[in-house]
Amino acid sequence: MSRIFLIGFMGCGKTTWGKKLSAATGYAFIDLDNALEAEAGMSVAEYFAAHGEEAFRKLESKVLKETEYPEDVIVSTGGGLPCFFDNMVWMNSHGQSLYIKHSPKTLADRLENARVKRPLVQGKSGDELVNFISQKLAERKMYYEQATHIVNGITISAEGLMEVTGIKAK
Ligand SMILES: Nc1ncnc2c1ncn2[C@@H]1O[C@H](COP(=O)(O)OP(=O)(O)O)[C@@H](O)[C@H]1O
Ligand SMILES: O=C(O)C1=C[C@@H](OP(=O)(O)O)[C@@H](O)[C@H](O)C1
Ligand SMILES: [Mg+2]
Repeated sequence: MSRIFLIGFMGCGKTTWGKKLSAATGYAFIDLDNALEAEAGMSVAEYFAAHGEEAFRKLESKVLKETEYPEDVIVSTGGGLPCFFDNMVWMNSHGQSLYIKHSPKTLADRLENARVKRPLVQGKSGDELVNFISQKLAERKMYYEQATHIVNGITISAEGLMEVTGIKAK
């Protein structure tokens, strides 16, 4: 049984690389934001607007721990998930976690075009967006750096992810 949890800031590529690694290995793929949306019956943005962040974090942790994971699976998490409750410890004791690391500037460039679905960065752009990311990343770093593996998001590849986690194509 191999379970790989991809973690890191919004825009680092957890969803994108989760799908690519799943395609390269034949492992199943689960995006926990999608699992939460299915459970809540609404989008992440709608859930934030209706219930607020505190309720979102509780549901997010419940979905992490109660999802029925296939035997071999790549799991993309939401960017804030490792930083609440005992989620980080839970992931490391139920599989391997892998932090996709990027600079605030790269994350901001990517998020400029992908803000709509992400309530925490909606309405921010330019320097305000870079500053927001720098500050949040500084707060979150201590959680992300508890990951089993840390990879550079710029030089990442499916082969590199397979090598570092030790998983093989099925
Ligand atoms: N290797 C890449 N190069 C450039 N842009 C990328 C790359 N990977 C993802 N993106 C873009 O960055 C944004 C966020 O990617 P996504 O996989 O949704 O990140 P996450 O799930 O970590 O928030 C998307 O708009 C996506 O198209
Ligand atoms: O960083 C965060 O707090 C969040 C990241 C999002 O997931 P992505 O990292 O996939 O954008 C989503 O869970 C929600 O908007 C909150
Ligand atoms: Mg995602």
